[in-house]
Amino acid sequence: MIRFEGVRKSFGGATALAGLDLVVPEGAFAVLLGGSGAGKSTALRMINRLIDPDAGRVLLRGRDVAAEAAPALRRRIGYVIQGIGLFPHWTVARNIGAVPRLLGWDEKRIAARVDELLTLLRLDPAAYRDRMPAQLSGGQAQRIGVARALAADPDILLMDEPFGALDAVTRQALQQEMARLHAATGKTILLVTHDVEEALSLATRLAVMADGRLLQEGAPRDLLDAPADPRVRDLLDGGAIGMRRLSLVTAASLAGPTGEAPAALPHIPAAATGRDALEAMLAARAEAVVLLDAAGAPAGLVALRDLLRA
Ligand SMILES: Nc1ncnc2c1ncn2[C@@H]1O[C@H](COP(=O)(O)OP(=O)(O)OP(=O)(O)O)[C@@H](O)[C@H]1O
Repeated sequence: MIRFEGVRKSFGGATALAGLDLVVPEGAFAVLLGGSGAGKSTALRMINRLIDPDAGRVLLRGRDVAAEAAPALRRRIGYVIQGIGLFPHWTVARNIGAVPRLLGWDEKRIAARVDELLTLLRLDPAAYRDRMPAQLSGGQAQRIGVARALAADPDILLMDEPFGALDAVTRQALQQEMARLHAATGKTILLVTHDVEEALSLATRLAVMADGRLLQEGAPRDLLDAPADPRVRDLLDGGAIGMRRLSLVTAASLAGPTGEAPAALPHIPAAATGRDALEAMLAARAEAVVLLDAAGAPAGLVALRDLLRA
């Protein structure tokens, strides 16, 4: 668990955090969302003591981070930033193994961990471990950044706009990868973004910030249904709230029985979202869509009116 208690920070005359109170539960994929200058990065960087508060405390698993020397603390905390900052003259393997080596792991254990992480990030170890960072695409470099952050099995993973520099397709692929990694590892992840779609697709807990304060925190669906502040509604984009709600539910959760569905209806996978169902209907000018299970068999039918239940 990460807890901010009355945290304040000013830079010169500018207030970055104006009394932040926030709790990130253990195992959450928490997303800090807010406009530019809201204080998100400042908050994140206090957890690994890249910035220290002027007042208030940051607790990690009940312990004030100020009580621990910053280098030791940082070895327990994975940190992923935009553009990642891999060491350019080190191979991928050496980059990933940096923290385990600092911790004194033996070379065999480090090599095994490097291969394990490359595999986890869906990169073939034989093809990638000896490459230099310049020989990687932006998306691959970002994956190596995530592998490096996870190398010493940290307690938590901090991610600051990690996918900001990537094209939309790579960005979406890495978002899916992170959701999978979170489910597989159960790690507490805190990610900073100003991208609402990214926040909603990843967050199990969503914290919206403005002017150095927390506006609202909760399950994404609760913020969409009951924004506590007009700024939360504006940020989540009032006009698109219905669409955003649709993208949070699976099409399967809205489906009724297939019945005698006309063969001409469009098909989508049952795991698709309600939003995918709507898009398929609009594209085909159809009033319903048939869901297919993993084996390709009809698994239900979603009609336009079913979308109103989302
Ligand atoms: N090192 C610094 N020196 C001076 N001012 C700073 C520093 N770091 C942050 N600030 C200021 O503190 C405020 C909050 O910045 P912060 O980077 O935390 O916001 P953010 O929500 O992460 O914004 P963005 O999405 O643009 O990165 C801003 O007004 C910023 O200019």
